[in-house]
Order: sequence, then structure tokens, then C-alpha cells
Amino acid sequence: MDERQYEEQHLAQTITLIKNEEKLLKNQQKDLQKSMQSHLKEVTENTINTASEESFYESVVEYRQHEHELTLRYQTAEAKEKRMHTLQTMVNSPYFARIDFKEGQEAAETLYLGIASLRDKYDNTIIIDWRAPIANLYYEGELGQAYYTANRENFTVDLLLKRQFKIQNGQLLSMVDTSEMINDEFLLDILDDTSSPQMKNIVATIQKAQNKIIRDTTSKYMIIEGIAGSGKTSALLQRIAFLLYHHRNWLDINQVLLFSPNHLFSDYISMVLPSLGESEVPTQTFTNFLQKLVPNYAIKNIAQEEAQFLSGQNNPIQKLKNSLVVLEQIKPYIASITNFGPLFRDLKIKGQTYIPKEKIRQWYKETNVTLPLYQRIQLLQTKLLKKIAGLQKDEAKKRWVKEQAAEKIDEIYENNPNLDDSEEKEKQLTKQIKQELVKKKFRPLMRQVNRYRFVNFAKQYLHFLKQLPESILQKNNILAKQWEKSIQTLREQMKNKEMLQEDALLYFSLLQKISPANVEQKVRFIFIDEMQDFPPAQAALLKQLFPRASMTLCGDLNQKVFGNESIVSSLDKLFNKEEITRYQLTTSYRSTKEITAFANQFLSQEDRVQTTARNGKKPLVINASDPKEAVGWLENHLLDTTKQKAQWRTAIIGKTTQECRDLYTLFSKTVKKEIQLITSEDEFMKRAAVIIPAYLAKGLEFDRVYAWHVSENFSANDQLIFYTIATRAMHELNVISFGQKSPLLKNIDPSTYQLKDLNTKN
Ligand SMILES: Nc1ncnc2c1ncn2[C@@H]1O[C@H](COP(=O)(O)OP(=O)(O)OP(=O)(O)O)[C@@H](O)[C@H]1O
Repeated sequence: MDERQYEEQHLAQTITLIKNEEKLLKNQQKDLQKSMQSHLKEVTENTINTASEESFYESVVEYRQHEHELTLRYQTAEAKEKRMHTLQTMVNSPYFARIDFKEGQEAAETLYLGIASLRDKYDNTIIIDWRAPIANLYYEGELGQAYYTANRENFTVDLLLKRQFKIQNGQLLSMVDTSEMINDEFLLDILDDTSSPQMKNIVATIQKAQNKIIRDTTSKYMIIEGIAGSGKTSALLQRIAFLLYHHRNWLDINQVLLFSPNHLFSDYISMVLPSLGESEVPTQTFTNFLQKLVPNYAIKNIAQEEAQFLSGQNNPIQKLKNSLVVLEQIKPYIASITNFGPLFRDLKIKGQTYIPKEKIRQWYKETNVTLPLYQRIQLLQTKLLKKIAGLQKDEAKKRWVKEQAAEKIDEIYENNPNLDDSEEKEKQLTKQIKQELVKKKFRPLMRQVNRYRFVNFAKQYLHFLKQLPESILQKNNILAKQWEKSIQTLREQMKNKEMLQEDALLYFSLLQKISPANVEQKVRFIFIDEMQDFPPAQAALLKQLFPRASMTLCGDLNQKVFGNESIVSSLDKLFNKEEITRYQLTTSYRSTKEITAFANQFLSQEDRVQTTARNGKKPLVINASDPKEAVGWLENHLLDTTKQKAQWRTAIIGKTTQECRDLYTLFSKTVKKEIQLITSEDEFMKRAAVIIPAYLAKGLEFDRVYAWHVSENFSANDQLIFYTIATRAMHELNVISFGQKSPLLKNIDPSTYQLKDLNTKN
């Protein structure tokens, strides 16, 4: 039997094992279902026996037992469900590599690597999880002497074989032996594949530099900088899967926060973790996250709207609020108001003041002056609750309470003629009813105090902004008048229960210093993709809310297109230098050499991509005389090539949403049927061909890209926007221009693209 036959046989045997485990698991799931149903029945039908004290306690204990059993079974069912999902993935492709090695005098061992481990009925390991320490031999070891670390101990082995497999639908398509890194041919084969509407995992071909990022378990704050297509998002997601495995004894998906720039991107990356046998990590935008902390205001995020993207600039006020400067002013501000206290509001019920703010301030001043503001506010709260209890007592003596209580009593005795009507019982009942009546009346007041509504947070925030030192405004080129106007606008917004994201963040931070909200502390890992568009204030808030959490941030300054101040410029201020680990990824895996060489020219010399993995066609620049001619060419090209490359996914990327809309209306009915127009981040990609504005295409990739209308509308300052568009293309890039030439293309080396002038029928 030759090697290939041996591997084919081994594959078939492994698939049988997986299928057997699936069968076994299915039966176990059925049994579990049955027992869960019976426990559920017990829980719902079990009535508490109140005949005697003894029977009462017995039945409570029994009830609790059933409930506990049910919880345990739910957990087991969940674990089985997850394993089932993993097996269903593995049955198509059980493993992607094999390593043979010898440890000391022991016999040589063979291990196959897959997305999860598999054992046979004798408990022999058939497949090991790619995240197991020994699997590192595959990613980093070279044939001969190699090392791996497990439980902080280093092991030396003689690595005898590294074999890679391409297995699809249970069939061995190819296998290749390699000596050092992941075999180039194998990687190229994978990169040559077509794109998919959802991002794929890279488990079989993780590169050395990426592997370091993925398996780093010691860095508290990790910064991954890398060029477009260098696998930052891929490494980040693989890292999440790795950490979930490495810390599997205590870490679960709810302790992980993953931030993504928009919903379209969240959808694009949503299947990576499930394809690795892990549950989907819910991604969220920072706006969503903040909205939960500030539920009383509708938060708007204009910082990432298209206008900002296109202008590449930012309003200086927004920029200042997003930086650390204003956030850092909160502490001294709080110190400055601690003596006098915050701004209070009258406590009212239906417009009638029960406790005036002057009184509240007086009580605040009576609290212990050595304590910080928030603790004095807590003491004040206790005092207010006591005062309300006193008010309730006084209220109970009022005539309306007596009258209403008497009415209620009459009603009760009328409806229950057998009720004990002794004087004592009636007195007791009256007291109870009076208390209830008063309690009901004072409930809104209690609620206000419990929620710290006796502090006027809105006014306090406006006051905080007003008193910001003028020197800060000057430094940031903001005139006092502009600042005042912005506060006026904010006041209006707040009246309408709206706030911009940067205000909501500062507002919440100020609130936290006055009456700290209980934010769950369970988060242990935070991941931020596209950090170039993540302002420093946002990272600072996350760090403050989750001081124990590790953070992984990745991004590319060259794709920094929202003009906001980026987190990258404030890293040293945000984190302790010793706690930061920086990684650089310099190879592009997405685009061909030709596309990368073309796109590189829109970057400064030092930012240029160093290496790319594979070859393709040079980008095509189309010169048309007018939009009609350009659309004609585009339609023909699209229809023609979709026939030849049926699997390809295509994006026509316009600079603005309006241009995309206009282009869509120009298409014929036939083409319209094939193409989806995407104009908002809330849409999902449903078709293989889309028209999409540049700011929404960030982070996504397509086999073929048409950059639409790259003419006078692209100024010399739009280099990074164009760079982002061009680097979305994996295999083919077409640049369509008509009208006046764009200054962008002026200095581009003609040998890096092919030119087609439609006028001259070239
Ligand atoms: N080691 C690898 N093996 C195979 N494919 C890879 C590898 N690393 C990255 N890729 C592929 O390269 C493409 C780009 O990866 P990814 O989107 O993670 O890059 P990125 O750096 O986040 O890009 P961008 O900055 O443009 O958002 C994806 O198709 C990904 O599957």
C-alpha cells in the first residue's frame, strides 16, 4: 500500500469513527431529552405540600432537587449539542495535517490535527485539537529537532514528518509533505480559492507570525498592526478560539467582548468560530454597547457616517470629546464639586414638591466631608429614603387616607361576610390598608431616590462641559463661541432624549463618578477589530469598566478613513508600556501581487506591503467617455465573466452611497436582477454581486472588484479611500473612469496596470 492509499484508508476509518460517535451522541441526546421532560414535568406539576411544616420542607427540597437536575441536564445537553455540531463539521474534513515525531527513546508517534480532538473506544487519540500545545509543532516546528511547551515545561522532539491534507466532503483531494513552514503550494492553493459571503477560518495554514499572536497567553494588551489583507481579523478570531480552549476550565463565551465596526462586518465574520467548533461570539458595535449603559437616551453615532468617511476630517469638538483630554477632566471636576455637591433636583409627585433641592443640598453637606463624592451620595440616598419613610408616616394621618381606608374596609367586609370583625382585627386591617395607600402614593418618589434621580445628571453634564478650561479649547482650535453653541445643541438633543456617542460616553463616565452603576465584571477578554476607527476615549472606558480584562486590538492606520483621533496615538497614555505587546503582520494574503503592487502606490513609501503570496492579472483601468459607455462596458463584462467564473463574488464599489444608487438605476433589468444594492450597514449580503459604498466595504473582500467612477471625484487627498477600495479585491481589480481624469491616477506607474480606452477601441 502506498502512502496515499494508506491515508485514504485512514481517512475512511476516521470518518467511520466520527459517524459512530455521532450515532452514540444522538441516542444520548434522545435519552437526555426524555429525562429532561420528566424532570420538567416534576418541576411544573410538583405543588408545594403545605399540610404540615415537615411536608412543606420535604416538598421544597424535592422541588429544588428537580430544578437542580434540570439545570445540570440543560448544561449537558448544551455541551452535547456543541459536540454534535463539531462532529458534523469534522465528518466532511476530519483533519488537515499530520505530524510524526519521536520523543527521547520512545517509539515514534503519529498525530492528526483537526478543529477538535477525537478518541476511539479504547481512548486512543485519533485527532488532536489544533490548539493543544503539541500541535504547535505543526505551525512552528521544522523537521529535525523541534520544541513545544506544555504546562510551562519545554519538550524536545525529533520531528519526522509534517504532512498537509486537503479534504473536502470526506474525500482526500491532495496531500503534501513539507519540511519547514506551511507548504507554499498548499497555501497558494487555498488562497486561490474563491471568496465566500462569510469569512473562512485559516486553521490549516496559520502562518508563523500569526501563530505567535494566536497563542500568546501572557500579554495583557496586545496590538496587532498589519497591512490590508494580512490576516488581522483572521488571527484575531483564531485567537478567540484558542483562548476559549486554553482557558476552557473557566472561560466561556459570555466573558468575551468582540467589537466590530458595523453589522455588515459582524455578519461577515460570524461563521468563523462556529466553523472551528466554537459557539458564535456575539459581536457588537460600540454604539450598541454604550446604549445598554445609557438606556435613557437614543445614542447616535455620526462619527462613522459616510460624510465623515468622505471628508477624512473630523469636527474638532467631536475629536476633542473622543480623545482622552475631556475624559481626564472628569476627575478634577468631581473633586471641585465635592464640597458643594452635585446639582440636585426637587423630589416631586405629580408636580408637587415633597423634598426641595435646597433641603437635599443641606443634607448632602451634613454627610462626612472626608468621603469621596459617590460615597456621600450613597449616604444621602439612605437619608432620603428614611425621610420618605417619615413623610409616609405623616401622610398616613391625613384625612384622605382615613377616608379611603374606611371605604376599603367596608368593601372587604361586604365581600367577605365570614371575616373576623372584632375591633382588634378591624384596627389591624385598617393600619395595613393605610400603609398600602401611602406606600403606593410614595412609590414614584422611592423609585427616584433609588435611581439617584435626586441628582440632575443632564444639567451636571452640561455644567461639566461649560466649565472646561479655555486653554483646552484653544489647544484644540475651538473657539469659545463654537463650544457654547455645541452645548446649546446638546441641550436640545438631551431634551429630545438623544445624544451623540461621544457625549453618551462622557455622560456615562461622569455619572459613574457620582453614582456608580453596577456593570457586570465578568468580561475577561476584549477584542477590537479596525482599531484605527476606535477613539481613545472608548478604549479608556472599556479599560475602566473591565480592569481585569485583557485586550487585543488590531487595525491598519492606512485604512484609517474616519478622520477621528485614533486609539493608536494614545496607546502609551492608555496602557502601561510594559503591559503592551505589539505585533506586525506584513504579508498580504488577500490580493494578488499585481493588485498589491498597484494599491501600494497609494501609500507612503514606508507603509508599503512587503510581500504577497500569489500572482494574477494586472489591474485593468477603463477609460470611458461618459457614464453610459462605462455602464455598457460594465454590464457586458459582468455578464460575460459571471458565466465563466460562476463561483466568484463581485463588488462594484463607489465612493459614495449616492453614486452607488445612481449607478444601480442605470443598469438594465437583467443586471439588476443579479445585483444587490447595499446602502446601509444593516443589510446583509444576499447576492454574489453587490454595489456597495466604500465606507461599508471596509474589512470585506471579493474575488473581483470594480472601482466605480474613479475620476475628478477622487481628489489627491482620497488616496486612503481608494487604497481601501482596491485592497478589497482578491483576484481581479477593474478601475472604471469617465469624465475628467482623477489626480489620483496621475502618478501611477503605467506598468502596474493595463489600460483600456473605450473610445479608441483598444
Ligand atoms: N494564514 C492564512 N492562510 C490562508 N489564508 C489567510 C491566512 N491569513 C489570511 N488569510 C486570508 O487573507 C484574507 C484577508 O484576511 P483578513 O480579512 O483576516 O485580513 P485583514 O488584515 O483583517 O484585512 P483588512 O485590514 O483589509 O480588514 C482572508 O481571505 C483570509 O482568509
